[in-house]
Amino acid sequence: MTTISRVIGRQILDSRGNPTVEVDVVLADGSTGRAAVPSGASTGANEAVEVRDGDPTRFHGRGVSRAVAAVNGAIASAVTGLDAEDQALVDETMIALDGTKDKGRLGANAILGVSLATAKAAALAHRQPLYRYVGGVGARLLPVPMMNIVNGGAHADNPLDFQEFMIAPVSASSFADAVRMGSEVFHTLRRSLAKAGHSTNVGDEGGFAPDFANADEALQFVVRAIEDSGYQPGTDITICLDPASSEFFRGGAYEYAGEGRRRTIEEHIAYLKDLADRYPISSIEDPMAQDDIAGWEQLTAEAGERLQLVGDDVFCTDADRLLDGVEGGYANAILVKVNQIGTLTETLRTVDTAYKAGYRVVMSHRSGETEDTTIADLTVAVGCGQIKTGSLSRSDRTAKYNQLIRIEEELGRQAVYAGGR
Ligand SMILES: O=C(O)[C@@H](CO)OP(=O)(O)O
Ligand SMILES: [Mg+2]
Repeated sequence: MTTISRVIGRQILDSRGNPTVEVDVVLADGSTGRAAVPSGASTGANEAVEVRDGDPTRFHGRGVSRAVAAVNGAIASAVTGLDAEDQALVDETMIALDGTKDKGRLGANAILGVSLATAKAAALAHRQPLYRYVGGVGARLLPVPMMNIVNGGAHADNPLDFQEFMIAPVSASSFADAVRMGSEVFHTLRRSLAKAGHSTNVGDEGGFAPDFANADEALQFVVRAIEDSGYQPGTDITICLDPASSEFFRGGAYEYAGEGRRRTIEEHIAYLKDLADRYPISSIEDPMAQDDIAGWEQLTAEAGERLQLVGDDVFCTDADRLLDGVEGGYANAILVKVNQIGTLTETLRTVDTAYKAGYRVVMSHRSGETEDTTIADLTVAVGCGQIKTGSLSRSDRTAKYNQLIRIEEELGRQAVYAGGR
């Protein structure tokens, strides 16, 4: 009854107004799984490749009709008749059909859509929520959300060199409570920005995008918003950063264009450590660029004991790249983005590899998202305890928070909130 009988791909829009792939996988019993594919702006150099149509400056050029055609053609022919329960077989069939290392022939966007829709259809056929189908009865850990409240870098048109400033409500009593705390801080920040004459417009991930001159100014506003909301920075709510450093690493140094200055690798490391000394920062993602492995090693040696150092661009959700990090002793956590690697099976392998190496895992959205909430379920399925999925103000982001609220309610007394661990 869980045999795949139809696969339907279509082009829809993502949160930036760009075309993206959506897939329906229909099983013999009629169960239909639907998944929409996200898309990044600050992409890692070694990510699986999304296939787009020709000219990138035109809407039709940014289109995904070729990827959709791959779903409806070659992929549909190859996976129809397979059992949706055989997730690894479905995924491996698509990987073999594509035949490239980066999924660039059929497109990681085509393959991921089918992969996730297959899992969702199988879950439905078993009358199970996705988090339980993938994670089993042990799946009951609700993540601490890293909520993005200030955007910069590639996600906003302001001078801020760092891409993301996030808050993590670690002292919340539940996930729903964490959302309430985050929302309070978000609105408090809005008021204080307006009062200071700053713009309250938001960036791609829904965080505010005022013309802050540097990270210090952003951090001061964030700390004050936490305090003014009645919380203790560092105890109730910690701060997480994603400078997305690969975006401004040029010629062997860090080019802070917004600040109008250049920092050597040494100076960049010293600056990050100084920020972590002066503000209640618990986690920094991509503190160093994907090509600056020596910098990664140095920072991990100097600050890895006290800070979570999350590898995004440097690992690209790839288990083998992660193993390079484990061997080289850099980073102590990995950001997991399903579209960086392109199938559910490979995503689960990466998570497993991280756990075995003692690396923490943060499940993550992309800056281009849709209303799809698959990553909310996957976060609970793998029990990684942390999710990064944007601000509290855009429905492409709140969709994930809202799904986690529903999962927590459904789990009832079994639910465990990961804060304070
Ligand atoms: O750098 C990141 O971590 C992501 C998500 O926040 O951004 P993008 O999807 O643009 O790569
Ligand atoms: Mg990142």
